[in-house]
Amino acid sequence: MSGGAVSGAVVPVEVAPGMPALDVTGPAATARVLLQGAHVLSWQPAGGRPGLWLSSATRWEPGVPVRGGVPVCFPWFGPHGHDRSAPAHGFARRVPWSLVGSEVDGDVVRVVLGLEDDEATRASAWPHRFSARLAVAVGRELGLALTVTNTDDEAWTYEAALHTYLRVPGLDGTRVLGLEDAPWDDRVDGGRHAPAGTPVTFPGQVDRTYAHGGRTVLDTADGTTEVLPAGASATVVWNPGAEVAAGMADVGPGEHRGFVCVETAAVAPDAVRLEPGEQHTLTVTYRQG
Ligand SMILES: O=P(O)(O)OC[C@H]1O[C@@H](O)[C@H](O)[C@@H](O)[C@@H]1O
Repeated sequence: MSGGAVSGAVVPVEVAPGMPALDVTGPAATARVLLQGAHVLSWQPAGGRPGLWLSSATRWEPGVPVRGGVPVCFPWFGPHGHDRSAPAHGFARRVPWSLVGSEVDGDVVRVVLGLEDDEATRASAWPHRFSARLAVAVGRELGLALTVTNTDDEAWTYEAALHTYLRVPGLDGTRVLGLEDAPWDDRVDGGRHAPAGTPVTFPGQVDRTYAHGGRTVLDTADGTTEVLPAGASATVVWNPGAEVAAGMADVGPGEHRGFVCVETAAVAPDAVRLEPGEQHTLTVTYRQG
């Protein structure tokens, strides 16, 4: 793997002032990855559909999370467990990552981004020493692998999620399959639910954490997307619905109908505990059909 950008296949661009990104072009797909948050903004396989949704109203400002693409939630998910002033979904999506290397491997272009603890993260609600790597494999399939290593001298736990906004042609008829046998925690009604036995549909706000770290399939009017995780304990399914979306400044009018988040997660009660020197990888692959 080259220590920088592979000539021609990985081209530095600026999405907005102070917001550098990498345009990745391979024989089988194109993608754009923002350095802030190691945030994949787009992916489209050759002959396929744009796989990811990106809000037209996102604020391109350093330190502000992007609405759409694949936010990397780390080292906690949702609100912090006890520090209510800590930013939702952790600090990783708000800070610049660095390009560790890239390579062309057959028809896949792989880019690896890295983040280490620094003074600011050590002063945060999660003060531990760590090293994180996000490997992005851009091909006919999109592969993401978040590897976190404990570089501290004591054990710690973390949560993580690959919070993917999958593009859909509309919410009517859109379903997520594969969660029929999984119980879930519901953030809309606050309840714990028994398995529904039916696919997930989107008649309104949906915000659920399913106890299922395996395969799911997003089924829409213009095709399917298989979601193939490894190292996960949960799948979060989220769409804000019309009312909540209308109050979100970074979602354009009606645009909530253009995505469903199917998030590959390792979250409480199955947060990952690492001893010094240990590492864990959370992986997901997306395959269009
Ligand atoms: O607005 P944020 O911080 O990007 O979070 C968006 C959503 O992310 C989802 O993962 C959560 O389940 C939702 O509760 C949350 O609203």
